[in-house]
Formats: sequence, C-alpha cells, structure tokens
Amino acid sequence: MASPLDLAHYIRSIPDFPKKGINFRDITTLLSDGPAFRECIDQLAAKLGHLGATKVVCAEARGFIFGAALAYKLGIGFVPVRKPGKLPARTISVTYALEYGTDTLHMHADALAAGERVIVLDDLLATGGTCRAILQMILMQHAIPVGVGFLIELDALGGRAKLIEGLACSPLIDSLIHYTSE
Ligand SMILES: O=P(O)(O)OC[C@H]1O[C@H](OP(=O)(O)OP(=O)(O)O)[C@H](O)[C@@H]1O
Ligand SMILES: Nc1ncnc2[nH]cnc12
Repeated sequence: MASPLDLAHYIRSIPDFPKKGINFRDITTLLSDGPAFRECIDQLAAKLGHLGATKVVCAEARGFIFGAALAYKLGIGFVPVRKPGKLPARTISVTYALEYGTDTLHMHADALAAGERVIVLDDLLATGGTCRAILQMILMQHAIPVGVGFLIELDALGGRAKLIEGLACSPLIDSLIHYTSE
C-alpha cells in the first residue's frame, strides 16, 4: 500500500496576513493539488467515518470545501452554518467573542433532528470560537456532536480546551496537522 502523503508539506504559511503578527496557514496550495486534497478527505473519513454520523455541519467559507467533500465521501448530509442574512428559513444563532468584538453564526432551526449524530468539520482550529458556536447550535437542536475534525490545529492557541468546556457533549476531536507555534 502507498504511504500517505505528508499533508503539511502542501500548506503555505504567509507571515503578517491579514494583519501583523498572524502567520496565516494557507490551504489553497493543498486544494489545488488533486492527490493531496483527496488524501486529506480520505484521512478525515478514516478518522471520523466510523462514528455513525448522518450529517456533517460546517461554517462558511473554508469549512464548506472540506465538509461537502467529506459528506459526499461518507454518503451523509451536509448542513451549512452561515453568517447573518444568508439562510432563507427560520434560523437559530450564536454570537461569540473574537479577538476584537463579536461575530454571529446561523443554522436553519430544522437542520438537525433530536438525537441525530453529527460531525463538525473545519479547515482550522485557532481559538475555537467558531467551532464552539457550531457545537452550541447542534446542542440547541438536541442533536449529538459525535466527532469534530480539522485539517489544521494551532496548538499554541489552546482552542481544543475551550471547544467543549461547559457543554453537554464529548465528541472525538482530531486534527490532521498540528502547528506547535502560531
Ligand atoms: O478557531 P477560531 O479562532 O474560531 O478560528 C478558526 C476559523 O477561522 C477561519 O474562518 P474565518 O472566520 O476566517 O472565515 P472564512 O472561512 O470565511 O475565511 C477558519 O476557517 C475557521 O473557521
Ligand atoms: N493563522 C491562521 N491561518 C489561517 N486561518 C486562520 N484562522 C484563524 N487563524 C488562522
């Protein structure tokens, strides 16, 4: 069997984007390589596919790229989480703290069934605010977050510890690539 590709090799780091001090981990270089993108989705499916989930829940925009591909691969549904004013039917929302100010994400109120097992997927875990907001909306619908997956985790920001703190869930949390320094 061929050995798995080293996915970290396909991520480009751009210093001081979008502002000074941020080392931006650019996934576009991985996306543009067919075998690397496929390997990424295959690895996520291997880590999360056994959890019996029936939906993948993802936030725009970068999360959609990976979430839609994983949902297709696993043959399960895809639920979009969007910024305000984008979803047409009744929504639930969570407002969460950013480094400066706040942000709000929405999900359709009827997107998940009570007791449904779901996976949350995103390209990157930084402070954990985005993913935590998604988990809160899943719990508001009485669904069960069974897995949380990331392509990239920025270990130094400690997002993993904040993800489920105080929430009534204990999903499997896994990331394909870890950066120990920001
Ligand atoms: O762990 P956190 O501190 O919440 O950061 C991680 C989030 O930040 C990025 O999204 P961004 O909000 O930049 O939006 P985009 O996908 O539209 O680029 C990334 O795609 C994650 O969703
Ligand atoms: N360092 C980083 N690189 C890419 N996306 C991010 N989102 C939050 N922090 C990021």
